[in-house]
Amino acid sequence: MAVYTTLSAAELAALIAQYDVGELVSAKGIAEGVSNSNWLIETSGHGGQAERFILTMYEARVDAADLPFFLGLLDHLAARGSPVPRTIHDRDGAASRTVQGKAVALIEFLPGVSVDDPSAEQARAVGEALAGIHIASADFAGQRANGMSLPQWHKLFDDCGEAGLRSIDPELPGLVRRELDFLSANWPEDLPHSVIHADLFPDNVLLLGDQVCGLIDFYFACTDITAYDLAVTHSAWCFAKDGRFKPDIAEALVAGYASRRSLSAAEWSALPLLARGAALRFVATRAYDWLNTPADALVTRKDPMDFARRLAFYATEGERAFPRVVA
Ligand SMILES: Nc1ncnc2c1ncn2[C@@H]1O[C@H](COP(=O)(O)OP(=O)(O)O)[C@@H](O)[C@H]1O
Ligand SMILES: N[C@@H](CCOP(=O)(O)O)C(=O)O
Repeated sequence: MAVYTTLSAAELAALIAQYDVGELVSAKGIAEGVSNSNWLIETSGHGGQAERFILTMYEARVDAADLPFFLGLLDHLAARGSPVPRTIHDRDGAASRTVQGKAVALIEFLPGVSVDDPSAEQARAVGEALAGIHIASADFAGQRANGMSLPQWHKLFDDCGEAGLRSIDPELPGLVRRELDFLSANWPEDLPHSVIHADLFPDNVLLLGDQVCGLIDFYFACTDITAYDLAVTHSAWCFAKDGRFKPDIAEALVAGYASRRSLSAAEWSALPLLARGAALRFVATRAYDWLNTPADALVTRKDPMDFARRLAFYATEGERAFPRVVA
């Protein structure tokens, strides 16, 4: 469940009145998501045609100073035909407003559902869509440093403490120490950079059949190694619930990506290492949240060990994880 802030009916109606979208008809809190509060908004729209929107309130993990980057990126990508939601600007032209001291934005509602057991065709479509946003963002002027890169992984694990990590799993402190050392010594400096989504998990992709209707939740988007985004997406899509690697999904995802944006030899070689980093990044935030989420919070904690096991897989079988497909 992710609605952290209560907005009264009067507050919601007053907020929606700031936009040229008709009157508020209903607002339902959305259970999915972890970071922000979201509501499905229905308005009377125009000409009797009801319209739906997503209202997002940015909570602690999103810095309001980054909103021009995130929201500007959505508008940039949508204008270039990428399947991302447009932002709705208010009557003064602003993409975000403030309610109860927190930033909010009204976002286009996109159809589609998130899948938890994707087919190869769906994985291929997701790979293509990911490459599409890398290409479409090439002329986006905004820049944002990755707020979840190596220095932050160190800090998150320091904050967890050795005893905290051990309370999650006795093997976790050793794995984290070894991987932090290895990745700090070997993280590549000279691969192509671009805007990346950095969190393209299945719950951030809306699909209808094999068609990607929406890539959402760009609130970790940043400027970083382009191939790292493929590694993040691979780590999120290519494993079964029981932890088993799914080679057919990996092959389709990577082939879809490479069909739209070709990977250099250096990028291909780096993918296993980048995936180790991607897996460690999600161990870091999940371990931190595991130890720090209040017991009464209405949020389902995510298991850090899922990604610890994926990390171990990439460390030993990285070549198998990224079959070199010919596009
Ligand atoms: N533009 C959109 N169109 C349709 N549904 C959306 C849209 N944005 C968000 N949602 C819904 O809201 C849920 C939570 O949004 P998300 O941005 O992932 O939140 P969080 O940042 O908290 O993870 C999504 O899983 C999806 O169901
Ligand atoms: N994808 C991350 C969690 C990030 O939360 P989100 O709700 O903002 O997508 C994970 O699975 O650890």
